[in-house]
Amino acid sequence: MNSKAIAVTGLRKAFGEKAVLDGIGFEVAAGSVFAMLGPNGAGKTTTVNILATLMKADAGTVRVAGHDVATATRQVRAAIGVTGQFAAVDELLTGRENLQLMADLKRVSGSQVVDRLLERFDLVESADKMTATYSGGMRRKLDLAMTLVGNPQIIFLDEPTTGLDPRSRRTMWGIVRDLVADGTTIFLTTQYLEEADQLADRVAVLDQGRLVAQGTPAELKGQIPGTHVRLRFAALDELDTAARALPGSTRDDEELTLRVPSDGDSKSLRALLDRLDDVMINAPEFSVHTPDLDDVFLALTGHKTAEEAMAQ
Ligand SMILES: Nc1ncnc2c1ncn2[C@@H]1O[C@H](COP(=O)(O)OP(=O)(O)OP(=O)(O)O)[C@@H](O)[C@H]1O
Repeated sequence: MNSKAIAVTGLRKAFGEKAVLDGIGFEVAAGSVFAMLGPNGAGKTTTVNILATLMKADAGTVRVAGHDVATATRQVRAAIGVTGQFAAVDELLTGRENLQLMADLKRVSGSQVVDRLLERFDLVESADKMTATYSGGMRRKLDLAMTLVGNPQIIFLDEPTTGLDPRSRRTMWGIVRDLVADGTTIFLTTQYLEEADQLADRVAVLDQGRLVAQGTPAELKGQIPGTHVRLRFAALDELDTAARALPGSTRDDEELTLRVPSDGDSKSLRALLDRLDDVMINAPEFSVHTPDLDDVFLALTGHKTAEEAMAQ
């Protein structure tokens, strides 16, 4: 495989009159985590389905593991694993039987593979219980374990932690990090900004069928105004002097603070500190504030994420 695990250009898909994907393009480097971030109905599952050869695109090119999904379905399928929102777990089988079934389907021989996965996902104790008795978190783990049978190079995780409690979510994140450390490429979709921030090397924001932004989490945060330095002074005359020395800043006389717009990088911070030195002022408190992905989402799409709206 070349260094691009996934390459997509001009991808379009409509259901009837409704354009769900309106010409999107992106690339995913091998061995990295790419997060597609978007609210309910943005088109995330549709994208996963097309990339995983489960659905045909109307237009555009999609290459996965170096193969065109339209013409080399078999080769693409051999290279990928897919974990969806609706788990492939059979409730009437035990965890072990589900894994063994997957191993048989993928023609992976030996019960060792199954044992190792049960151990890795901390499912040994429940291995011989019917999965109908599993919690949501256990089921997700089993589903992901089933995806890993046969060591796929590229894994699609469609909203892997939706509905999970914070602890199970962190366990999932740990598993994703381990997979990437082993060289696996991960394409994940999420509605959770924190998840994208925590896991992804690159993030693409999908809104109403279009990618409204792409970049590293830090780049996305840097795209919107809002990074600033907050300085607190010991006395009003010092605040006065500093405010004069730093044009464009906003002062709060009660708090004795000054808010200075900044790129937040070392060069601009040094320049700011030099200005304070020039006028011989010391700020006992100094902090850099970077907007989070919630701010980015709001700025890019004009509306809040479902997660944020729910929290209000
Ligand atoms: N097979 C289908 N037939 C008709 N419309 C569909 C079909 N699949 C998806 N859609 C519509 O396409 C839009 C995008 O759906 P998709 O499932 O890709 O969104 P999503 O971003 O994954 O959202 P969610 O988080 O709710 O799963 C939705 O409006 C959905 O109703």
